[in-house]
Amino acid sequence: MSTVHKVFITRNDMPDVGVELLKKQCDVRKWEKASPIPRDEFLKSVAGVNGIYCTLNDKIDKELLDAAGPNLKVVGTISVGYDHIDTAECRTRGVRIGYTPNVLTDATAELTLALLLTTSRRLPEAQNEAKTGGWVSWAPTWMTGPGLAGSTVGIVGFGRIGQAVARRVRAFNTAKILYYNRSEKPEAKEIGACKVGFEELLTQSDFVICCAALVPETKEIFNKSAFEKMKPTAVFVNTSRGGTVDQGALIEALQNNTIRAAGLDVTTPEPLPLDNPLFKLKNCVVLPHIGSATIEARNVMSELTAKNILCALNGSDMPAELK
Ligand SMILES: O=CC(=O)O
Repeated sequence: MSTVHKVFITRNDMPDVGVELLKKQCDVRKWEKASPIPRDEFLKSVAGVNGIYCTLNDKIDKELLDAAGPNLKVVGTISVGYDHIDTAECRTRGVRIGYTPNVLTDATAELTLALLLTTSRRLPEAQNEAKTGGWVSWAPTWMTGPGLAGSTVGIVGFGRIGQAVARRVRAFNTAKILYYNRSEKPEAKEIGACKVGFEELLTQSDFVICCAALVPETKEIFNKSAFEKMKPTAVFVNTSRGGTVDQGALIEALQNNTIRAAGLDVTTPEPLPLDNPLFKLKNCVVLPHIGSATIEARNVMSELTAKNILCALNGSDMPAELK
């Protein structure tokens, strides 16, 4: 008789579609409270499981893998980013990793454009003025910000999401799209994007967008020196990971007008404490990490996560395995 695989899910609010798929074949347990699972509960809950269905908030490190034990076959994260997973440790133990590339590219690119325009055209500030009596009359220089048409946009990290952002940005009649990436991307030609060095991108761009995965080479790549190289009129947007930015340096750059403004969907830490200076700055828009948060993307992400886990448990090819 074949044994039923045990899978632990770290949240009680994962989209139903993936959870139902898993339930058909596995013994599914989940964290039942509305709040995120505390670390000590997470360590206890994974003992003896075969699969873990987690989010980007759940650290999968040596300690957690030890707590799960030798029956663990797969970790499926409902995210494209995997900087929360100790991939080397998983590999050593033969634990396969599933993630969700491709299916959230459009959603994240859409949010990146929304955040860019929200920041550059000062939408939160403008709405606040309208609601609180600051809207006295139409005024020629009031609430102005830089336009995308005719501008140079620099994209750091030119993978799936960076390219999807570039394709959308192009529709705004930008003059130039620059990208910085470890390797040359063949897609760039058709998109009309030009590969440059990091420094050149910083000095030339009116808008600097970070779409790079967080790896050792990109950790705090946006530091004091990077912000100082940017134009004083530059708008910086980050929809990748907070860890790509030296946040103290960014706060200073915004306070001193070293750059014009920043739009952040990701911060360090997350959630960002309410007393963080970024929340007090008029030239900063902070969103709560909602890049992939379309209804469609989240449903497909949950289905893909479940399929990744099921395939690994059945010893077959996973639709999206991190190699
Ligand atoms: O940030 C979101 C993701 O990695 O999916």
